[in-house]
Amino acid sequence: MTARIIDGKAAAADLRQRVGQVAARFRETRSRAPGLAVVLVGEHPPSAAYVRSKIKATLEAGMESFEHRIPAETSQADLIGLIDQLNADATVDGILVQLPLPKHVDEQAVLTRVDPSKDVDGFHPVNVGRLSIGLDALVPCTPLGCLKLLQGELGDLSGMDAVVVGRSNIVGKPMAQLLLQANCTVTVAHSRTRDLPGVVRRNDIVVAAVGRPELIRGSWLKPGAIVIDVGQERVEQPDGTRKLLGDVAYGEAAEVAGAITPVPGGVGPMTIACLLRNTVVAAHRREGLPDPEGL
Ligand SMILES: Nc1nc2c(c(=O)[nH]1)N[C@@H](CN(C=O)c1ccc(C(=O)N[C@@H](CCC(=O)O)C(=O)O)cc1)CN2
Ligand SMILES: [Mg+2]
Repeated sequence: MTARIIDGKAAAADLRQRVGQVAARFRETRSRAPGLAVVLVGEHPPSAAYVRSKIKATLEAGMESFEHRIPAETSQADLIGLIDQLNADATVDGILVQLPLPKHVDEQAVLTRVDPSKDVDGFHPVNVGRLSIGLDALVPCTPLGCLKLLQGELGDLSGMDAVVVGRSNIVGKPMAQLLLQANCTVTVAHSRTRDLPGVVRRNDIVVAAVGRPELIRGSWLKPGAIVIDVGQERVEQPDGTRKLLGDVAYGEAAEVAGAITPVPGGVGPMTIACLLRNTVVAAHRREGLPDPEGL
């Protein structure tokens, strides 16, 4: 079997275009654009690149972007002061604090300070709790993007067996919640799971989010499984070049899976598209408007 390649770039372009249409209607009726504030602390080069992409995508969708680049040495108190300022700013519908934060900053203290109605990353405990009990919530962008790719491939996920490999707060745990709400039977596997290959092999859907390059082998997969690879790590190759690798051994997996996301060009572009989606949804909710349809 040769797997279908799930084109995350195309799915993201489609979602971004639909967000752009919704943002245009919002601008007409509210006489302002939905606004997203992005906070980047320090100069971590990959983070700076992601923030650049987010700002570009925000502007391309017809939304307003507020950029806050602050030095790595900024104190936690000053960072929280900035969050308070953005919480109080009526032109800001979404606030995003790019992770990771410098070591001297307590990440939870900062994320918990963001007004839950502006928490477009879905990291605030209020949104985490709302997601877990099935209320409207702002949902973390990467797992939301994975769900959209799965639904695009499979339609209804009801009754499917799904394993999430990885239990991080920003991907693994919310991914498991989303799959549960889509009526999958969900297993969350992690570094202490016994017989990980056996667990993976029992599942129709595999979401790999462990951050260990090529951990998941083709031989572990159920033939025809749908594989979503969240991993991205630059790994030095024998010839000295650096290659971006996912958590799944792609070449092997593509011979067994029914469909698979590539790295790059799979989940990553959907993360940014879902951020725009969450921003326009937050703007509607904050204005007391019904959620936009079709996003
Ligand atoms: N506040 C947040 N911080 C972080 C998040 C997040 O969702 N919110 N996620 C990651 C980083 N991230 C977005 O912030 C992100 C990572 C990767 C991509 C992406 O499109 N990757 C490309 C490949 C890029 C490359 O070549 O290096 C792809 O997969 O095609 C987008 C967003 C951690 N921090
Ligand atoms: Mg983990």
